[in-house]
Amino acid sequence: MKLSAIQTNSPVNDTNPSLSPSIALNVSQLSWCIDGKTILSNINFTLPTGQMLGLIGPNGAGKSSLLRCLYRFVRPTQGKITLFDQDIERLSPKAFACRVAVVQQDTPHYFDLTTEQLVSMGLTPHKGMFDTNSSCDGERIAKALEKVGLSHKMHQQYEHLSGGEKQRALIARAIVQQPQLLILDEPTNHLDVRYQIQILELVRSLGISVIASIHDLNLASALCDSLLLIHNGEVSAMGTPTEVLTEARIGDVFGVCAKVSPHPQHKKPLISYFYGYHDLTHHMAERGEGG
Ligand SMILES: Nc1ncnc2c1ncn2[C@@H]1O[C@H](COP(=O)(O)OP(=O)(O)OP(=O)(O)O)[C@@H](O)[C@H]1O
Repeated sequence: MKLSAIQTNSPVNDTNPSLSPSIALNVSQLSWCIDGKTILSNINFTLPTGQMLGLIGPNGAGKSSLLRCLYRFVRPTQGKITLFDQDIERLSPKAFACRVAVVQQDTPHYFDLTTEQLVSMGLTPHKGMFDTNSSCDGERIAKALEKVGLSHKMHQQYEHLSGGEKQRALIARAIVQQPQLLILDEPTNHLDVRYQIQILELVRSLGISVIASIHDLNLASALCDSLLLIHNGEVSAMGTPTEVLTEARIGDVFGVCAKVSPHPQHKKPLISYFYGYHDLTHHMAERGEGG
């Protein structure tokens, strides 16, 4: 399998391309409260067309909640989300599904489906009720499976794939969907280091607008055009990896000591972490410091 030989899929554009604005996604003054608790507060950002935005932040910061607002799983309490200048609330479910593909954090169960059938589900939004798959569709599915390195598993039951293989199959389904915006919630969760890099490079190469929550800051630094750092439900920083990933900010937000230096290959921030927190916490507790 050779993921380096990636072909770029042109995104579905059922609006006039000449009218396509340079901003794919605009989020303004978004807040989400539930059970009297504010989970997201006054989130503002834009995603330029064709760029990859990494959503970073500590556990419980609100990354998945923000993504759920973007893919309409939850409705924000306040604020507006537009996709190519269209309010996402106004799009029909079918129009929304043609434009936005989502790979969620927890791989859902799809009993009785082969990997190929699972990937073919990506075509559904583009089909009428009685449409069947054409040979062109078959080729598209085969190509997507090849891109994620799963051609040899196409006839295997999806449920019998490993966690990482399932993740890659779901990404193949999203590729087949040909969205304008791809939303990925921790896409590298189950992947070994090679596939972490290759899958994010693949996603980048699609040429579509992508927003992905990523825990690995070095991966986010290397592969994202820009980063949105969420902390306690608020935007803590937004900008290029170099602007966002400073030693002070990593210390403040993640509570770790880190050294940031230019990566030897791409010169974007490379973070080296320091260890010994258990001893430090223990020492502080003995001295009556800290919480
Ligand atoms: N439906 C819900 N009801 C109540 N609280 C919720 C709900 N969904 C999320 N939360 C709370 O919102 C906060 C943010 O959760 P979220 O899953 O968005 O964080 P996250 O940044 O994605 O975290 P992680 O990195 O651990 O996946 C958490 O405190 C969580 O308990």
